[in-house]
Formats: sequence, structure tokens, C-alpha cells
Amino acid sequence: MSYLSILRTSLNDKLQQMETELSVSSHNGSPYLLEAHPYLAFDDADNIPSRKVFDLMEQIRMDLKAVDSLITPTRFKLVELGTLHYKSAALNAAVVLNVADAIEAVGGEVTLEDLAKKVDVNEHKLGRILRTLTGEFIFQETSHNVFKNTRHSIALAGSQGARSFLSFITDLGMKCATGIPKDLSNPETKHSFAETTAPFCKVVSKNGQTFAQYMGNPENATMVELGNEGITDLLVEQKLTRAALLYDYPWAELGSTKVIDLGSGTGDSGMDVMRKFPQLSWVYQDLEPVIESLKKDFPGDLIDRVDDGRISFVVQDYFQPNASDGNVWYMRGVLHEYNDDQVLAILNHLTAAMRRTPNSKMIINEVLNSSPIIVPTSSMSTPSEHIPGSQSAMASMANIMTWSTFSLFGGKERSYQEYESLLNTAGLKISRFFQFRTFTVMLECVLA
Ligand SMILES: C[S@@+](CC[C@H](N)C(=O)[O-])C[C@H]1O[C@@H](n2cnc3c(N)ncnc32)[C@H](O)[C@@H]1O
Repeated sequence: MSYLSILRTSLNDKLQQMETELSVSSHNGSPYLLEAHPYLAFDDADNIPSRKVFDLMEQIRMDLKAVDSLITPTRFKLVELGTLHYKSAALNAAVVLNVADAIEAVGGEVTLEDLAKKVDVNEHKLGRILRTLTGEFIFQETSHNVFKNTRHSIALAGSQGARSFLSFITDLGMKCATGIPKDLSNPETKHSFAETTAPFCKVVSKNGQTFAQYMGNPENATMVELGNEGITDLLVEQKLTRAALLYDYPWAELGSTKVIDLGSGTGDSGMDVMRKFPQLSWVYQDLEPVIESLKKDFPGDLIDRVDDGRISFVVQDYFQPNASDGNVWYMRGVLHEYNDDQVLAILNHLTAAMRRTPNSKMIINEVLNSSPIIVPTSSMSTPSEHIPGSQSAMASMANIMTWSTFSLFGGKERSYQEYESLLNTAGLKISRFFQFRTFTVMLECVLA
């Protein structure tokens, strides 16, 4: 059988399986694309699809990419990939102009002329922006020069947070990404994972200011506002990963365990975990200013647990011996900020603390550097058969997310194998691995 036939047969089979799964599990029936409302079986961020549907989704998307690459002449494939930033720019333009809301405001279908008047831009240019996106099923042209929203563009309506977040990541992300090629070869940055040498410092602040310093500068208030709107209004990042954190790690197994949340930051992940698993105790640890602001703004619905001691706050530098005792040591998005020596320094303090409590464990929630596919040279099976297991799901998205973090803040993102090697050096072993139905994972570790 030819490779094209293998892909065709496999896709047919997988799409059929997907249809069957959705027909029994979804109240919405079969997925739709052009209707301007969310398909809840996929789009409800609080209820992720079943493992079977999620895996099929990944496999089908991978094989469709293979078909696309198979039938695309190389010259177009490469130029298309090299010009993806124009699609990002078009999305950002639509977001900044709030096109999705403008379409809804006039009844859900609008001529280009009226839309251009409404958002106060040139009609010809707006048409080009929209047609860059209709090819991605974001907006639909229903007849010449008449546009409406689709399932994907309607998510941009009525949500300042979603728009701000997208604008933040497309605009700032595009700028930072231009610094990545040089980062790899510049002698000053090539072996560095420090925040002070991140691409952001070279191509955005340009004066060596880190992302955090730049955002603290009143001159950059617009960027800060955009970032805050994106994060606080919609908690977009949480929408991408939160449900999986709650459903795909067996928190219920922990019973009334005390969880120590190292470098807790705003502490929101722990708050959501405790809301769903109220028997847990929680210790927030971070540097003093962070702990003080966390205490000050702590949510009212959890305050009784602070009063009865089930939730506590400890000022703790994780590069110092750890003062707390607990059964579960939780680190979310902490280790990826550091080079290997620093990670080992943190882990060594934690293993010392873990030795005080028999059967304690460490749980590490991170994005992993992942291989979309690993295909032996002789293989004639579909790429979806070659998606490795011990890594982030949605490998391509995971890799992009790690570039986004690196280009802003530096840090060292790692693969499963790289984490495993560091953990082993620190006297820990990975006891269980949880691949979440998103691009993050949980590594559960115990003393070796
Ligand atoms: C990337 S944030 C992760 C926050 C949080 N775990 C989350 O998932 O949103 C890293 C956190 O580590 C804290 N941090 C930085 N250096 C620290 C140190 N030496 N000791 C303890 N916490 C530190 C920062 O204040 C920040 O809140």
C-alpha cells in the first residue's frame, strides 16, 4: 500500500471511531465548525474530552498534518511555514479591532463595507485580514464580501480577557521569537538559561531589562494592562491546563494529606485543587512579598480553612533548608526557571525535608520538551503510530509553549529523560507519570 493509502485508510478509521465516541458521549452530536457557537464536547475548558477522544484528536491531527505535508510541494510548504507570522498578525489585528463583537453587534452577518465602517479601518485592508483568517476557519465568508463568525471566532466575542491574552502572545511573542535564532549562536547567550539573557532582553527591552523589570516600569503600562487583562479576566493559561490538573492527577488518593506548594506564586492552582478536594491541607511557600500579597487577597470562600489551620503560609526561600513538614511537595512551573545546578540545589533541600516524613512524595507539574513523532527509518505506518508516550501530549503545542516561556523569561525546559536524570542525581526516582489531557504533565517522585 502507498503511504497516501495508509494515511487515507487510517484517517477514515480514526474519524469513524471519533464519530462513534462522540455520538455516545456528547450531548452536542457531531462536531461543527461554521456555526457561531462553541462545540462543548471540545470547547468547554472545564470538561475535557474523554481519554479516548483526546487521543484520537491527537492522532488525527498528526495524520492530517502528514497528509498536508505529503501533498504540498516543498517550496510552498517552507514558504508557508516561514510566513506564519502574517497569520498571527492577522489574528492580532482582528482581536485588537474586536471584529468578532462587531459582527455580533449587527446581527451576526455583515458586509465588509459596514464592518469596516464600524471598526473604523480601510475596507480593502480589513478584507485581507479576514480572508487570511477564513482559511483557518476563524470567521467565514458566506458570500462575496459578507462575513460571519464561526465556532472558533465567536470565542473572541464578549471576552476582553481572551482578546488581551491573544494580543499579548501574538504581538510580544512575535517580537521575542525574532531573537531566538541569534540566542542560539551569540557567545553571550548560547549556553545561558538566565532571565537576563532571554531573547526578550535583546529584542524588546534592548537595554538588558528583564521581562519582570520591564513590566515593573510605568512607561510600559499599556503592555502591563494587556497582560493583566489577559491573565486576570479570563485566566486563559489556566483554561488551557487547569481542568487537566484537576482531573488527570489522582488528588483524591491523597486524602487529608498536607501539600507543600513551593514557589506558589498567586496560589490559584492550589485554590482550585482545594475547592475540588476539600479534605486536603495546603501550605503556601514563596518569598515574603508574594506570601504577603497572597494572604492579603486570599479568596473568601477558602478563608475558613485558613482560620482552622488547614491552609497556612510560610515565607521560604527554596534555595535554603526547608522549614515545613509535609507528605506531598508540589512544584508547578518552578524547576523550568533554573539551570541544572540550581535545580539540584532546590531538590537537595527538598530531599532533606522529605527524609523527615516517611512515604512523602514530590509532584512536579511542568510542560515537557517533547518529540511530536519518532519514526524508525523503515516504518511505513502512519505518524500517529509513532507518538512517544513519556512526554507532554500535544507535543508540538508543548514545544511552542516552552519557546514562548524561554523567549520571555529564559529558563531551561526539559524532556522526561532530562528531568529523570536530574531527579536521580538528587536521590529521587519517578514513581508515576501522568500525561495530562493538555500539554502539561505531572511527575510523581519518591526518594530512591
Ligand atoms: C513561575 S512562578 C510559579 C508560580 C506558581 N507555582 C504557579 O504555578 O503559578 C515561580 C514562583 O517562585 C517564586 N520564587 C522565586 N524565587 C524563589 C525562591 N528563591 N524561593 C521561593 N520562591 C521563589 C516566585 O516568587 C514565583 O511566585
